[in-house]
Amino acid sequence: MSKHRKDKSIWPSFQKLRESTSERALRQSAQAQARKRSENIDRAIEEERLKLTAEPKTKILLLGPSESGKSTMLKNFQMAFSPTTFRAQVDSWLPIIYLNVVRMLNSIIDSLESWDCGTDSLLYVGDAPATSTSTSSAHIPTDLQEIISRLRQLRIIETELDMDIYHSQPSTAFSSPAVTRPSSPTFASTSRVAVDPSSISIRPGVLKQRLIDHHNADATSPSLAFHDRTKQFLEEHALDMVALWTHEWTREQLEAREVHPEYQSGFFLDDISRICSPGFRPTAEDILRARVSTPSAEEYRLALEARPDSEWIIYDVGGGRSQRAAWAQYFEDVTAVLYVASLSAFDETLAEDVNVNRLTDSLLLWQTLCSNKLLSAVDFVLLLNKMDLLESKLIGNNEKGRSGIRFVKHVNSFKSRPNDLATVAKYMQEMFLSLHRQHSPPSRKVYSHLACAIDAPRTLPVLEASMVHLSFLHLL
Ligand SMILES: Nc1nc2c(ncn2[C@@H]2O[C@H](COP(=O)(O)OP(=O)(O)OP(=O)(O)O)[C@@H](O)[C@H]2O)c(=O)[nH]1
Ligand SMILES: [Mg+2]
Repeated sequence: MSKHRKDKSIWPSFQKLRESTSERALRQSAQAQARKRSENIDRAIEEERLKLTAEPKTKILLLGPSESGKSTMLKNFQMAFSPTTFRAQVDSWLPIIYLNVVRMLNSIIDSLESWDCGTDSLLYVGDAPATSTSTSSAHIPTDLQEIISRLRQLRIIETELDMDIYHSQPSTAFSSPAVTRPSSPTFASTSRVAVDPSSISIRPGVLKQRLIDHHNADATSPSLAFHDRTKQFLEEHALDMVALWTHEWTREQLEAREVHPEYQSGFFLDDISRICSPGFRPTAEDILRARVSTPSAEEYRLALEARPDSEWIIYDVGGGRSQRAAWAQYFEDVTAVLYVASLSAFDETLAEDVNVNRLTDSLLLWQTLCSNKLLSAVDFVLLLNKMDLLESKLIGNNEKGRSGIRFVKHVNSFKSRPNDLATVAKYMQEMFLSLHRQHSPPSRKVYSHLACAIDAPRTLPVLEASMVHLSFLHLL
């Protein structure tokens, strides 16, 4: 065997062994780089492995019908467990609160003017309200007409605010922005019909983007100039707006038609003077009361300030009927479902279908979730929200001579039980729990709380109790 052939069988080949100094340097450098790459890959694999074996993220789903208070519960979570972020977002709520005010005032003007023309029937949606000669074709008194004419500009402001909010670019959207603009915002002439003149549509992630814009905006940006114009108009016309809302004639007409803006989402008309005063900044309660409908499911990553290494993922979904089919894609790896139901929905009908009672819809939705196979291993927390509105409805208003609404008129099975807050709330709670017993898997636990999500101090213990039930209080 020749030396050459023998050498060829050696690995690495002898040519490599006889490399020049510069070749050796190149080879060593290449080897070092390869080693580094390999180490990086190993490290990445190890990090990934650690991530997968680490404590799973807490994933909470907020479910329930539209306007039950899911997003308001989310705000409570942010306020309680991530307060710095919550405080940083305060100013981004300002245009939304303005729009809640302006849209509701425009709805009142539209309603008064259509009643003035005797076109009541245009506003009658769903259950026909009692009409009487006193309510048809009632002419607006001259002083109120003058107020209304000074407030004509509110129509343009509403459109500008709406466009400004709607056209903000989403920053952290992860789902398609399936947005529906609100249908014509007129008041229904009975409180039982759930037309929501203050409902505002928004694209996913818009609020976060507004916050970033707010910090980055230079003083000459068109949006800021527009907001200054809006603010100026609202400040200059605050007295007219208050006068429109408190005018005896306005109140009489609304009362005669059983229209109760105070039960509507995003009601700020009793706070116009404060909101439209110079230097106004939204309070925590204002933010909780502001209304924006959730366009589609949105993911919020809540970094707990008390535990910087832990994070909750909360999904806030839109509760409209057409939005519910999309919920199922978030049902995997869920830690807990928080179902939010409105206690004040018993005398309201759906915006999408005025023939469907909102409480019935909420019970059916709850039943569907209880029997959903994908959620069979998940425990539920049932949050029966809007206690304050339920109480107002049951009590009525002595000053206006309005008696309370009798629950039995809407839920026959209630029979002759006392029409008070405790009895009615407990009865509704039992309606939900009984469906759970019939339709949930036997192993499921359900914890139920009465809640009032616009009242942060009263909501905090409810959230904490829910966390205790779900055994992740240690994360707080
Ligand atoms: N009075 C009162 N209002 C509440 C309560 N909880 C929520 N709201 C108001 O009800 C309105 C609707 O609440 P949201 O949290 O937007 O409802 P949602 O369930 O997220 O509705 P969608 O996004 O349409 O599914 C808002 O204006 C809230 O401020 C409550 O306990 N009492
Ligand atoms: Mg919402």
